Amino acid sequence: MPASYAYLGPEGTFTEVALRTLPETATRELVPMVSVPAALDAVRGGEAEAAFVPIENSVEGGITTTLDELVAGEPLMIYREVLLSITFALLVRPGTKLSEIKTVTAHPAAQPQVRIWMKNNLPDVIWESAASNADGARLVQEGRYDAAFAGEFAAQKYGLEPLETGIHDAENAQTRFVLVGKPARPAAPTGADKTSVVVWQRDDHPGALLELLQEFAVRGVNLMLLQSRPTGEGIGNYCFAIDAEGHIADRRVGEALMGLKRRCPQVRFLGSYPRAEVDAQDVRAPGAGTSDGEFAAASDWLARCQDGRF
Ligand SMILES: O=C(O)C(=O)Cc1ccccc1
Repeated sequence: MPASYAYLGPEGTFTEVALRTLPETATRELVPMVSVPAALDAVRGGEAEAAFVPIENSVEGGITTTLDELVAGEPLMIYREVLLSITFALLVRPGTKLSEIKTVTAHPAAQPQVRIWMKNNLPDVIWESAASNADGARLVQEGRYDAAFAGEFAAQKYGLEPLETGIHDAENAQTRFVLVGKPARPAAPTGADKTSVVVWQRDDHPGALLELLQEFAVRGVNLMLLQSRPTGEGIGNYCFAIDAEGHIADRRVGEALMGLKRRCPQVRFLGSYPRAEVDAQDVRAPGAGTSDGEFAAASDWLARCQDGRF
């Protein structure tokens, strides 16, 4: 297996900064790709061991290209997640003044994070989307646009200067990135893990979503993300991406997933991996009847009843 990680490039993306926080990158070749699908296809095609891509931000929610890629096509699995706090710099070619900026570019996920700042400081500029924030910086270097929102660290790489730094409409804006590889045995539980799945509903009926959610609720599994995505099969047809607290090796999570599997025509397991938040811990305390020990004790009791040994 090639020891390389593909990531959303070019060099100088927030994705690259987040990726370099993983200790194993010291021994991997990091290969910038032009898009999220290209990075994931490098894994599917066996050219890269894993791909590192943005998946969610705290301002606007899911990065739909990434979710849609994980929902469809050859199955992939999330191995790790990384959270990065994000503020933007407005990068320009040296000497450009704020009043001279007519066009600005960045990744589409950047726009909701700088909208208010733009309204107040660049009310009449034209926004164009770039493949990534660093790609936007590269396009400014080439003279295609006047300015780019990107990480301040991208300025030097593309011969630009930051006209303004620390731009963020929302305090504590964070982006979540995931390391994705081919399906494999998930890493052992750490005690603060997350499990990602995508579920498709059997049919359209009242309470259908509630039935899915109950599989988690009755087993005391806290949910961390619920996002509907169109299946592409007509208006009203959705699948749901769900992140749940816990590991597939935890009894309560395993049983919730089995409940989904019994109810739904398709369930795609996307992985169990350590949660990136500092001080992450499960919301549900032991003693609520949902720990592995309590599940095991209940199974023993059932077996004894079935055996007439109660
Ligand atoms: O990594 C980047 O630079 C990207 O283009 C993705 C992105 C977009 C918005 C915030 C963080 C990461």
